[in-house]
Amino acid sequence: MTTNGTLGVAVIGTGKMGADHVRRIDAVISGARVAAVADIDGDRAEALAKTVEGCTAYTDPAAAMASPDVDAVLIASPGPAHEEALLTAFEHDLPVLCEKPLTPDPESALRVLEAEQRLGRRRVQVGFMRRFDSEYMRLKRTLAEGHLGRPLMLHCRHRNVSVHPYFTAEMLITDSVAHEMDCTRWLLEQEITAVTVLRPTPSSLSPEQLNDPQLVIFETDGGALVDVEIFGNCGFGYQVRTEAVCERGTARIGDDHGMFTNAAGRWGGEIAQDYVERFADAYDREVQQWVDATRRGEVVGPSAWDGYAVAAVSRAGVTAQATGRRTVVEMIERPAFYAPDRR
Ligand SMILES: NC(=O)C1=CN([C@@H]2O[C@H](COP(=O)(O)OP(=O)(O)OC[C@H]3O[C@@H](n4cnc5c(N)ncnc54)[C@H](O)[C@@H]3O)[C@@H](O)[C@H]2O)C=CC1
Ligand SMILES: O=C1[C@@H](O)[C@H](O)[C@@H](O)[C@H](O)[C@H]1O
Repeated sequence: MTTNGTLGVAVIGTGKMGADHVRRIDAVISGARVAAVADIDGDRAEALAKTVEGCTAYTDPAAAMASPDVDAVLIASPGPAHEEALLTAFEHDLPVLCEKPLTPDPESALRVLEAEQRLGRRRVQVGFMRRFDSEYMRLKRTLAEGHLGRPLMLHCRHRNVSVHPYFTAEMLITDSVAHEMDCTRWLLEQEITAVTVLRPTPSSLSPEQLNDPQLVIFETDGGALVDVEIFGNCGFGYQVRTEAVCERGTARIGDDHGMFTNAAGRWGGEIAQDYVERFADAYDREVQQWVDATRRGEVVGPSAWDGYAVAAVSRAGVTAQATGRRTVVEMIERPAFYAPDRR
């Protein structure tokens, strides 16, 4: 860290999320600076580094992490690249904010858990940013207060205008529904035990490999049911909504809430077009809290265990999607190292 305690961050992956996090660290939050960026696409890394004073571009993430200017790492490369980046960060004993998914499959997630436990202290926060969204935080508080009674069901809707062209049907589960997996565990404080995936005849506008949209159903160990409409390419807006149906009432967040107009005999509003817009505040809060905690020498937020749990549920989801059958989630016991009250 510099003498004034500013955290030097290396951002790995300079695509859509990496670039947005670089802008955030550089211009929105306090206590950190982007010391390095790395991307296998050197031109992209160079172009982004030029927007930040004192930032060096690398094509090799390991070289960026070895820089003496780097105190912490933000991983924003695609999920399959996360394991290698995390293990490299551990070699340098660097704290990490790793975009979701921790890794796309439970085997690699387990290797990350084992490596972190060998370090003897937690280093990883996973980028499940909905936990930092004001609407989701309010829903969490409402459920915890208990006046609605026990949550019986969650109805979730997760629509994207479009997803990256490289997206596959599996990624609808491992990259998109991963958020509902984390929200279910966090909001209900229950584990997901089984997954079923149902598919209507795909939209004629769906890219062939996507089979879009799909309906994903979770069962939990507390007896709750969760349904998730995942629509990767709905074309008209980014909509993320969760409604909790409880014994004595319901609570819903994520109704589109931009400006509402009345004019010329019509009423209307606005729909966010992507997550960068819809969850801007959540990302700002997430990264600020990560920086603040890191500067205090602490790790807060969703842990590598939460990332592993989502990878385990994702495996069941991908199997359920491929077979059309209800699939039971297989998970290891939670190690004491990841006990909720231990940081
Ligand atoms: N929390 C959230 O709401 C969101 C999280 N994400 C997550 O952020 C990550 C990145 O997603 P996007 O920015 O949308 O992807 P993207 O495809 O726009 O960018 C990925 C970048 O990583 C680079 N890259 C690929 N392999 C690499 C490697 N081994 N080392 C370094 N760089 C590498 C690519 O060249 C590209 O520039 C993913 O894990 C994704 O799931 C993405 C969107 C929203
Ligand atoms: O994490 C995200 C993307 O990777 C994913 O592709 C989207 O479906 C999600 O809405 C977004 O939050």
